[in-house]
Amino acid sequence: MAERLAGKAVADAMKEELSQKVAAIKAKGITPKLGIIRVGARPDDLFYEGGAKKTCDSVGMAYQVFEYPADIDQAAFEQAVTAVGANKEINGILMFAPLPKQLDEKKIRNLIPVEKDVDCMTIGSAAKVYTDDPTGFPPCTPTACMDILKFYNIPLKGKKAVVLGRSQVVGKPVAMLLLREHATVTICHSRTDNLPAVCAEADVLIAAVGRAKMVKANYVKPGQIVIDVGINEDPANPGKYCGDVDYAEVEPIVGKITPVPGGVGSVTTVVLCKQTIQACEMQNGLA
Ligand SMILES: Nc1nc(=O)c2c([nH]1)NC[C@@H]1CN(c3ccc(C(=O)N[C@@H](CCC(=O)O)C(=O)O)cc3)C=[N+]21
Repeated sequence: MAERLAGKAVADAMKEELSQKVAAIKAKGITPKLGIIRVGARPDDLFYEGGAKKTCDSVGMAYQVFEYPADIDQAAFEQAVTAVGANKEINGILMFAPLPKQLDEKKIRNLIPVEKDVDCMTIGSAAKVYTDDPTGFPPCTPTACMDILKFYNIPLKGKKAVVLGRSQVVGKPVAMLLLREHATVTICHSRTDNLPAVCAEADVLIAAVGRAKMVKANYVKPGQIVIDVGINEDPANPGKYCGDVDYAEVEPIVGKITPVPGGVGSVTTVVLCKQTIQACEMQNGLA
């Protein structure tokens, strides 16, 4: 039976630390503030927004939601994002993606000032992540994976880390963060030859393909650490969601595993706040 790497313990410890940090910043007359840009009202976005607001409240940060109609046009939305970016009170920006298809998302993403880009929406942030520049924020989910590994003292130096998935928002950036910690990193995906065998060689497996319960018993080995990034609708339980890992099949084999829900996803909003606080410190010459 595997050790369950619960996100809650990680989130609680981080929130404790962030609360103290926010109090110290407030003592200087500054309140860190997150700006949330939302177009329309997708359930996914609203769910994450609810979590982000709750986390902001619990660490004493401020937030403001900038909401726009689902049919907003390109010119109006460009103007809106530029204005939020220029707003001196806002230290970090979360813009929900994907944007509705009438909008040129690539262009709009890059209107967010890099120093406020706490979820790595811009090319500028990506460049910093890929060049190990610590002033660039990686997306919140890969950072959450790293924070979980760190909290549970899982060694990475010299270890074989396999990242299953190559997305811009998880697979690629988490590979860079694992490299920083001196892991030996393999990125694989749905078209990799002998995919289960490649995954089974990992000391640490990061499952980020976005396919419900794709990681089965033949993808893992005894003692392995499994970090499940997936948030998929559970085909077996309508209305519930599940990870990329078939937990029931994999958990009896591996050494340690994150659950879904209650794993990586439960740490992401805390990372969002952590990175906004860091942004606030940098913008005010406090870090
Ligand atoms: N730019 C951008 N960045 C995002 O990170 C982003 C986005 N746009 N658009 C919407 C999606 C949705 N999303 C979720 C994150 C966590 C859970 C989640 O379930 N978290 C907890 C549950 C938390 C709770 O129960 O309150 C868990 O997995 O245990 C769900 C959804 C991020 N998104």
